[in-house]
Amino acid sequence: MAVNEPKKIIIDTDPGIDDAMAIFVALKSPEVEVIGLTTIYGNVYTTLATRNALHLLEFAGRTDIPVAEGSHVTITQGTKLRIADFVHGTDGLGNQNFPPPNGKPIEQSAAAFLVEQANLYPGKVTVVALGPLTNIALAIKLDPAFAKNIGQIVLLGGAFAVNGNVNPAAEANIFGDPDAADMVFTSGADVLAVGLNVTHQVVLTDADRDKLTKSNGKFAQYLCKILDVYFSYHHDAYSTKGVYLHDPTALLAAVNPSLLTYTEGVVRVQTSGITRGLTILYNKQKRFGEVTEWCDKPTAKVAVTVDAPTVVNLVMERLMDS
Ligand SMILES: O=c1[nH]c(=O)c2ncn([C@@H]3O[C@H](CO)[C@@H](O)[C@H]3O)c2[nH]1
Repeated sequence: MAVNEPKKIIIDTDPGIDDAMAIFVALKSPEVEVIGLTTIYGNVYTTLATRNALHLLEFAGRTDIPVAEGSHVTITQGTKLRIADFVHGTDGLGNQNFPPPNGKPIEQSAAAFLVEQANLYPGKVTVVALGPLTNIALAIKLDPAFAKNIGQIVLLGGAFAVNGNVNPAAEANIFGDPDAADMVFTSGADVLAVGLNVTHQVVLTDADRDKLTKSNGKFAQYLCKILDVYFSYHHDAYSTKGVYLHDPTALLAAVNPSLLTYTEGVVRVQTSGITRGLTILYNKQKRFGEVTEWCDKPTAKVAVTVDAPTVVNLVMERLMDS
């Protein structure tokens, strides 16, 4: 890669208030070039995720970026989806009832678009996955070379040795499609997981929100309108006076990996039972005397620490930039 050539990223997203923040931060990050958005259910159903993705790009004046619609069902074709609209509002964007976008998604499915771009720029595209991992798993199924051709998959997902946010076992994006997540983690692709163990340290406070309100940045102004619902959810659910910056942290891990530290090991996902969605990392500290479900599987990187003040500052700076 030539010096200073921006990293090509595709954001797989279910917007979502913190998704909107991550998308705006990406658009304001000269280190990366957003070459597409792909959509998925999670915070809202896929159809609404697509509408919101188009709307966010129109607001940003970036209708040059294609949106490819993703799966409406889980990788096992399950249609009973868990939708977290209680976190983001029924419209996914803070109950603002924005007008419908003018644009349309491209004809290609999200998985086909991911495969095409990975083949076009082998080893050069980073997928930043901010929702359940169905589209990424479908791309792996569609093209056995996808895991090798994709540069990196940076995903917001998992709760490594801490409680989840759906229940004590599971984080929402992994819980949304645990079978897809297990496929992605064991695919052999360069996977970097940013989980709740890290993102629960990255808090945007009331004081930060006041600064956003006072700034002239158009993204800051937009976000202040939609953030209320996200703040009240956090206040009720966690008794915090601030919100977790899950998706922006994962995005910034793709922009500047040195903001976090990582460990590496085999990650498996529980796909059934009361711990469905649990992510278990084998840290290689013990040689087990028997064959386990972690044996002979490719490894993934898992974030363990984060420079939270710098992440929050970067998010603020980029959103306030007008
Ligand atoms: O079901 C959810 N419960 C939450 O508390 C919550 N907080 C944020 N989110 C979204 O899911 C991912 C974090 O688990 C992020 O991508 C948020 O958009 C949540 N989803």
